Amino acid sequence: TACSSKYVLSQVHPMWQGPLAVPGGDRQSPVDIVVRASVFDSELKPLVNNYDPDTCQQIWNNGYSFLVEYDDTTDKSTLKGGPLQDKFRLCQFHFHWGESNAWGSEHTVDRKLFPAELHLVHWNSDKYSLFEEAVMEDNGLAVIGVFLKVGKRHEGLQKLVDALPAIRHKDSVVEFNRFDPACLLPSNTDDYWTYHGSLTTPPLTESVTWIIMKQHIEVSHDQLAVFRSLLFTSAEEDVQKSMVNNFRVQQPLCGRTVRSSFS
Ligand SMILES: CCCSc1c(F)c(F)c(S(=O)(=O)NC)c(F)c1F
Ligand SMILES: [Zn+2]
Repeated sequence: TACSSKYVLSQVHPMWQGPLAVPGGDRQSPVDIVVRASVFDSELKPLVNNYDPDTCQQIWNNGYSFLVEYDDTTDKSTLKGGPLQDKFRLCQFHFHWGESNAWGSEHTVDRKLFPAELHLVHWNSDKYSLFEEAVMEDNGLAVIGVFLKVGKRHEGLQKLVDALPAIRHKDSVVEFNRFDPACLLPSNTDDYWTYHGSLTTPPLTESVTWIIMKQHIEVSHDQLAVFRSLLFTSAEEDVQKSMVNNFRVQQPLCGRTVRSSFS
């Protein structure tokens, strides 16, 4: 099976074709969260996030998603608690979404697809001194996943949506300040699933403690439509491709247990 092979399934995506050799390959992400198979762990604590909006620096189109990047040279925007033993620094957040509202998330819950998924990426600043170091280590990263549903307009997201036309093309970047990523978290962050997995984009390293929120957030149809107005391609390319379906195919659980912080 895909669990034992040294290759992982890669979706047929402009970004990369064919199997990618990944060490081990039995801790890959994303996965389907089978609620009835998840194990309640009473040791799991509430998440403690402490984000400083002043550490927000820029927003850029990396040709796969758009990233809102934070100054992670100090412990000003941090995450601890939950399943984590150490303190983690926020380095960026980004999203994955579909060409329609019918799909777009990377993780699923009992096979339920959401139109988009937010990832807040943090690295272990107790153990490592740089993201680039942490991304190669078992306990190097912690990513909070939040599902998006289409409904009422998300007021906090609008400032971000208004900046997107300026970064339509791959490799475009604009300054972006004073954005508090906590406004994108659901009201209840005590209920989550957690499991050990990987990045869902190259280098696909198996360094991620995933923390997937049970409660989703709502954004409007129009706000999501602006995500889809972004392009995978740079301004120089003669064929422009809409940035949609930037999610990875699901990977086998390979015997891993998904724990829940709620019963
Ligand atoms: C070398 C990575 C640059 S930062 C980054 C990213 F851009 C990204 F898209 C994902 S993801 O795998 O897609 N989502 C968790 C990450 F984990 C990241 F850390
Ligand atoms: Zn992601």
